[in-house]
Amino acid sequence: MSRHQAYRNYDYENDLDEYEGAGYSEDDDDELSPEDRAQMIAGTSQVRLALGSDSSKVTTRQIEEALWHYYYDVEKSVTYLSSKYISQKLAKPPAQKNKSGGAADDRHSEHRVAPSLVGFFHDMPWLNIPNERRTNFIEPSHLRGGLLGGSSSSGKVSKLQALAAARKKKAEEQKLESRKTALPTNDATHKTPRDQVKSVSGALVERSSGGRQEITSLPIRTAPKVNLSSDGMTSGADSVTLQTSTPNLAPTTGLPLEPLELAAPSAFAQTLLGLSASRFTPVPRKHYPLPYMSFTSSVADAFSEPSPDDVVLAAQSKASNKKLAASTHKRKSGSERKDGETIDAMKAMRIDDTPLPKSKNLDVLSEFEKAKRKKHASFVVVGHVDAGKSTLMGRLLLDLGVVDQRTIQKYRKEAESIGKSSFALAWVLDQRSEERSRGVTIDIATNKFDTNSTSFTILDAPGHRDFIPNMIAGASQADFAILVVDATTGAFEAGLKGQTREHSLLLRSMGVSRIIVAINKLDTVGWSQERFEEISDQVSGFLSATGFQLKNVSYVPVSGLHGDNLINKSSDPAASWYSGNTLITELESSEPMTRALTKPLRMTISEVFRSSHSPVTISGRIDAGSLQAGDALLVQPSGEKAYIKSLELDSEPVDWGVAGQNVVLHLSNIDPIHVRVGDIICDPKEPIANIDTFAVKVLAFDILMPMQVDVHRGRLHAAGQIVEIPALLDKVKGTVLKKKPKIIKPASVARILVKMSNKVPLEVGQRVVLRSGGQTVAAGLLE
Ligand SMILES: Nc1nc2c(ncn2[C@@H]2O[C@H](COP(=O)(O)OP(=O)(O)OP(=O)(O)O)[C@@H](O)[C@H]2O)c(=O)[nH]1
Repeated sequence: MSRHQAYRNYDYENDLDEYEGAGYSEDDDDELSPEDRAQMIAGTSQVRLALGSDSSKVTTRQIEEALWHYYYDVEKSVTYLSSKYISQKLAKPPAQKNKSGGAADDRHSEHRVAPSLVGFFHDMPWLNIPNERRTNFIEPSHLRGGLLGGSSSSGKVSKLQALAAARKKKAEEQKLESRKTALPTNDATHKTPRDQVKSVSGALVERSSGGRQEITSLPIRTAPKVNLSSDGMTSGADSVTLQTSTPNLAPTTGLPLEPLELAAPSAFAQTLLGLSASRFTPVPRKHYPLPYMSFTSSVADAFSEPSPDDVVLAAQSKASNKKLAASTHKRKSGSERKDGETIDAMKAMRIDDTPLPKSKNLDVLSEFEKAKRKKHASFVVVGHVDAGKSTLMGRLLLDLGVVDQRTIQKYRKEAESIGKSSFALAWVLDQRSEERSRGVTIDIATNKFDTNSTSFTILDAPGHRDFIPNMIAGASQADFAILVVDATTGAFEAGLKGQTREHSLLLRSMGVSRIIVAINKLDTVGWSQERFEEISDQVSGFLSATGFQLKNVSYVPVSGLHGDNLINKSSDPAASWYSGNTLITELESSEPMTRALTKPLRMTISEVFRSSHSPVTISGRIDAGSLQAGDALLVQPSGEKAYIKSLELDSEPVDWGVAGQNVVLHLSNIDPIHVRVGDIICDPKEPIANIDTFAVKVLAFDILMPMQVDVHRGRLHAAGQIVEIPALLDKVKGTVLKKKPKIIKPASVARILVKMSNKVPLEVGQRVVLRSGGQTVAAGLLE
C-alpha cells in the first residue's frame, strides 16, 4: 500500500490514543514501511539517473528527503534538487517567470515561498493572481505589543523604536498641556462647526506630518478626537477618521453642535491607540444625539432650507394673497360687510365672469294691475297627528284631477305591501320614504291646484309635535289655514289637548286669521250631526279664546278617505243633514291676506337647488314688494349680492313677481355656499339688517323668565336667550301693567328682550315663535 493510500485509511482516533499514551520521538519519522523503503530505493536511483553527472552534487539523504516531500514524484524531486543544490536556473521555468514577472511578483514570491521553490508550484492556481487583484500590504511603522487581546506589555522593541515611542509620548503630553491652557472648558459647542472641523483636520495634519500618507479625512463626530481626559474628554490622541476621497463632506449646518458624551475606549481601542485605561473617567450619558446632526452637510441640511417646490408654492401663495387682499379691500368698502374675515376671503376667491343679466326695467306694479291673473292663495293644513290632513289633501287633488286614479292605485299597491294601505292617498303629499314607512308627515309638503278663480298652494304641515318647527315654517307662508280635526271618539279630545290647540295658537301668532275647520273622519261616527256640532262648539270656544274672530272661522263635515264634501256633497244618506259649503267652496271664498306690494322686497327662501337654468335656483314666497328679471338682490345674512337671471311662476317663465306669489328664481353671479334655506332675499338698496338683539311683544304659551329659547321665523332657527322682561302688558289695550316682572304666566302678554348668539335678518313687524325644550313657549311681533 502506498503512503497516499495509507493516509486515506488513516485511523486518527487510534493514532491519537497511541500518541497520548506513548512518548513522541522525532526519530520515529525516519522509520519507513517496507513498501515505502522499496519506493524510496527505486526513486533514488531514478533521480540519480535523471541528474546524470550532477547526481554527485547531492547526497542520497537529500534525494530521499525530496522524494519523501514530493510523494516519490521523481520529476519534481529532480527539479527541486537541481534548483537547490545544483543550478538555480533549472528551478525557474521560463514560462512561470513570464506569467508572474515584475517586481511585485518577486516581492510576493519572496514573502511566501523561497525563490528556489517557485518552480515547484508554477502550476498552482493561487499563484496566478493578476496584479490588479493582489492586496497591497502597508507595513506598520512599528509593531505594538499586546495586540488582539495579548499582553498589554509592548513586547520586545528595538532601541530605536523605544526612543521614537518616548518622543511621541512626550509630544502628546505637551500637546495636552497646551490644549488645557487654551481651552479652560471642553465645551465644543463654543466653537463653530467650522472651527471644530478645523481642529479635527489640524489634528490629522499633525499626524500626517508624522510620516503618514496625506489623505482627505472625514471627522465622524463633532467632538471628533477620541480625546478622553480626566475631565471626561480626551487627551490629544488619535482622531477617529474615515478615509474618503470626497472632500466636501464637512458639517456646514451652521447649527451649534452638541459635544458628544464619550465612554472610555474599549480594551481593543486602548491597545490599538496606545492609550492607558487609567487616564479615562467614565462620563455618564445624558443624551444620545442623532448621528445625522453632525454627519454630512447633505443629510443635516436636507430640510434646513425650503425645497424648490416650497419656493414655488410660497411664491404662488404670496401672489394670490396680494390679489386676495386687494379684492377684499375693494369689496369691504363697497358692501359694508360685517361678517368675519374668513367669509371675506371666501368671497374674494370667487371667480365669476358671468355677465350681469339685463333688466327690462318694467313697472312691475302697473304690470300686475294690467295682468288679468288668477289670485294666488297659500293655505297651510294643520291639526293633531293622524287627524287625516294628508289623506284629505290627497283626496282633494285626486278629485280635482291633479292626481290621476292610476297613481293612487299604484300608491295603494305599494302601501299595501308595507301594511299601510289606508295611507295611499296621503302618499300624494308624503313623498319621502321615511314619511311613507312611518305613516307620518315630517316636513312641509307643497302642491298646487287651480280653481276657476284662484291658484292655490297647499302647505301640508306635520302634525307630530316633534316637527313643530316645520309647521311654523309652513304657517309663516300661509294666507289662511285648514285645521283638520279627527271626529273619531276620543281622538278629538286628545287632539284638543295636543297639537289642535298648539297649532291654533301658532296660527294666530303667525298672523293667520282665516281658518277652515275640517271635521274629518265623520264616516267613523256614522255621520253623526250631533258629534259634528259638539266638536264645532268646542273648537269655536277655543279659537275665540285664542283671538280668532268667529266670522273668519268656518266648519265643514268631511271624510277625506271617501271624499265626502270636498268637491262634491257627500252621497252618504247619513250625511244628508249637512247643507253647507264643500271644502273647495270654502277655500275659494277665502280672501288672501292684504299684499304688501309697495313695501321693500322681502322673500324667504324655502328651497335652494340646482336647475338647468342656474346652479343656484331658489324658491319661496314673496312676503313683500316685487321683483323682476335682471334685478340685483341681497342675500341675508351672508350679505352676498346676486342677480335674477330669470324667474318662474307656476312653472311658467315670467318677467316679474309680486308679494303673495310663490316664485322660482334662477340666480347668477353668486356662489351657492352663500344661499341657504331660511335666508332673506331683499333689495340691496333697502336691505334687511342682521341683528342679534330684539324686543318682541309676545303671547306666553308657558311660563316665561330669563331663559334659553330658540327663535323661529319661517325656516330660520337661531339660538337665543330671554335676557330681560321689561313689562307685563294688557292683552287688549297693550298698556303696561307691571314693569320688569320676574316671570310671565301662560296666556299673558309681555314685552321681552331676546339676545341671539348669531346675527340674523330680522326687522320690526315680523312675527317670531319662541320655543324651549321642544315646547312652544311664546310667539309675537318684533317691536
Ligand atoms: N276612516 C277614515 N280614516 C281616515 C280618514 N282620513 C284619514 N284617515 C286615516 O287616518 C290615518 C292618518 O291619515 P293621515 O292622512 O296620514 O293623517 P295626517 O294628519 O296627515 O298625519 P300626520 O301628517 O302624520 O300628522 C290614515 O290611516 C288614514 O287612512 C277618514 O276620513 N276616514
